[in-house]
Amino acid sequence: MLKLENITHKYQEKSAVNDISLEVQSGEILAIVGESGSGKTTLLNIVSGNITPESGTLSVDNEVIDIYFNRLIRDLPNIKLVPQDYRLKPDYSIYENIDLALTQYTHEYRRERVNELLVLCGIAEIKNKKPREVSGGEKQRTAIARSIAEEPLVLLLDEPFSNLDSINRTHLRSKIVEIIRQEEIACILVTHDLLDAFLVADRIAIMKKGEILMVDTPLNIFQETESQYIKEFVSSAIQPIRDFMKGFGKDMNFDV
Ligand SMILES: Nc1ncnc2c1ncn2[C@@H]1O[C@H](COP(=O)(O)OP(=O)(O)OP(=O)(O)O)[C@@H](O)[C@H]1O
Repeated sequence: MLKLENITHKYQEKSAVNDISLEVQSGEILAIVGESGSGKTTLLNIVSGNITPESGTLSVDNEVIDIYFNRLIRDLPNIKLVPQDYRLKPDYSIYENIDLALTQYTHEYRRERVNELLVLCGIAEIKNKKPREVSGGEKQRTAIARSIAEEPLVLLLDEPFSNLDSINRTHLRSKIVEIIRQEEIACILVTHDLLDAFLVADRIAIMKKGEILMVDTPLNIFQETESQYIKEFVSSAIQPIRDFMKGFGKDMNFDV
């Protein structure tokens, strides 16, 4: 389980993340949404170790992680970030890109784990291709496979659906859920798309001006009646969600 307590960060005296506390269980997906500049990326960078916050604590499975240590390699144990641009090695195959994450293990274990990840992430058929020869969704799934190779306890996904067409998007959504459940990872996913958040997340956190306004299940978020800001914020996604669910023969009636 990932736990953030009272995380605060400022850029030149300007508050970007203000006293945020959150918990994400193993096997759970928490989507963070919010308007541009609300602090989503800053929060993700703090949890991944790329930004040292001003204050607050971060723990994984009840063990406090030292996020204040001035390290050369900004990589926290057990926490992996999948960057928006995938950062795959262009001259290596999909198989080799994943295998690179496991160089300190035995050949036998590497082969076994990479093959398991290729199947789990739905990329076994393209294992011999180079990143330039595969789709954006396949690149994203390769980047996820590489990030979870060493069985981290926490996975951070930064806008995983951006630049994907609707078929790749739909496939990736279900794959992410399958991967997170099977590997029992606590997952934070940042997205600007509320339809993706609604369909993939167990809970959604809405950020505004560095603070979390509400954390709840997607249905409760979309049925929120007290906060005018949240009602307006989610309103644009209600029709796309209805349309999407109708495609599966389900009527979504939000009381908003
Ligand atoms: N390196 C930086 N230096 C100074 N201010 C920054 C820096 N990075 C972000 N900020 C500011 O901090 C606040 C939060 O930014 P952040 O990028 O975390 O928001 P965001 O929700 O991820 O936005 P977006 O959806 O546009 O990516 C904003 O006011 C932003 O202008």
